[in-house]
Amino acid sequence: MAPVNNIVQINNNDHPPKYKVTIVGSGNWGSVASKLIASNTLKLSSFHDEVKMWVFEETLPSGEKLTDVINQTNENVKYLPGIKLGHNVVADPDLENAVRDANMLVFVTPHQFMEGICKKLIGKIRSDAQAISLIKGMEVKKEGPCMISTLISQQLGVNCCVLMGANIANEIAVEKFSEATVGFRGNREIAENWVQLFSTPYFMVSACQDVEGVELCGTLKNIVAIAAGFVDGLDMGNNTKAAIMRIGLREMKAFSKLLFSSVKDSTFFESCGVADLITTCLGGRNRKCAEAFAKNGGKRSFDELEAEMLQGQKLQGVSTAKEVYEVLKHKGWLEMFPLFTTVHEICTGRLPPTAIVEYSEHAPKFPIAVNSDAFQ
Ligand SMILES: NC(=O)c1ccc[n+]([C@@H]2O[C@H](COP(=O)([O-])OP(=O)(O)OC[C@H]3O[C@@H](n4cnc5c(N)ncnc54)[C@H](O)[C@@H]3O)[C@@H](O)[C@H]2O)c1
Ligand SMILES: O=P(O)(O)OC[C@H](O)CO
Repeated sequence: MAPVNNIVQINNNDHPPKYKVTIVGSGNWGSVASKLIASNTLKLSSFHDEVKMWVFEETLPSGEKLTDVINQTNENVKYLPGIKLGHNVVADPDLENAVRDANMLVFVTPHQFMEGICKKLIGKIRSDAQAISLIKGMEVKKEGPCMISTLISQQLGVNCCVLMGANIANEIAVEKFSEATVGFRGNREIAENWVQLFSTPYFMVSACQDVEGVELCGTLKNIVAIAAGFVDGLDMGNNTKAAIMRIGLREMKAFSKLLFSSVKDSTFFESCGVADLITTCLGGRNRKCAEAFAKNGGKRSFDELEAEMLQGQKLQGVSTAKEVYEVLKHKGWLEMFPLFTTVHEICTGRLPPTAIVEYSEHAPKFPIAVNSDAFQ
């Protein structure tokens, strides 16, 4: 494979230059990403075999450090038990050390930790590094919403693509077929390099020149998954759930286009769009915890349910609903997005879970009739 512009690769005189990959994050999806990447770096001559994986260090009930156990057993026993990551994956609890030599950085942590991680990495990464974010979420700042890839680009001064898709990590871990979408702007060659690094016969990746659209799909579907979980918890059946998914997709598209007029309709038909929405609403963690929340009539908090049901894994939908609500409120768009608005109001206890399908002055009025091009 030809070297990509802007990346000065580690070189010596005897061998062609190679890319060096570090994964920042080692949760459920981070571990599966390591497995995918590590299988490819062994096969592709343009990459160094070794893949570093930064681990947010923790002590296991056995008293051992998670990093030590990963390096001894080649398994992330906490976040992806039973799956070998590949002997060329090296876990490192030292963030600076983990990124020092890498010119391909893969970011895959729960979104709420990324601002702190970026601050620690300022001035610590190679000047020729490229980045990709697998993180589904956004930040809301005083100046307005900020996508995680933008946060990474701005804070670290790197180009940042995204990879999103219908990707429940545990299914990919056991090599069940799925697809994913790399979102990029500008240089297609860089995107193709990421596609090559992730693609396997059971993980089919394609590139799409719409970084904002791809990332917003991955981010916003988590709010719809919470709504789908409420419907499941209320035993409302498949028709209701399909209605929620349709209305949710419509709000995802409208919100994305109002934020970024460049977002393409076709992006919603990629794996990152409708396919991810479906899989998350059927089998994701957001759905599962929201189902339990509704079954308990909203009396047990999401924090409590997350800790009990996910054992250290993190939900993204509840905080994303809050972040999107802040944007909607600030822009005066609350009434245009009844599903997004209602999910947040249920999560915060202002409305009961049943409000997800009730017609009242506070709850969704479906189907919504909004006079905006974004809804066309
Ligand atoms: N799991 C999936 O099926 C899946 C699939 C596609 C995308 N994603 C997205 O990937 C991103 C990462 O998800 P995941 O499933 O790998 O993680 P996860 O939900 O398993 O999260 C736990 C991770 O957070 C780390 N962590 C805890 N406290 C931390 C702190 N203070 N600072 C830094 N890290 C801390 C833990 O060590 C662990 O690695 C999310 O945005 C998620 O939406 C997940
Ligand atoms: O388990 P969830 O709800 O975080 O969703 C996981 C992935 O995003 C599905 O693509």
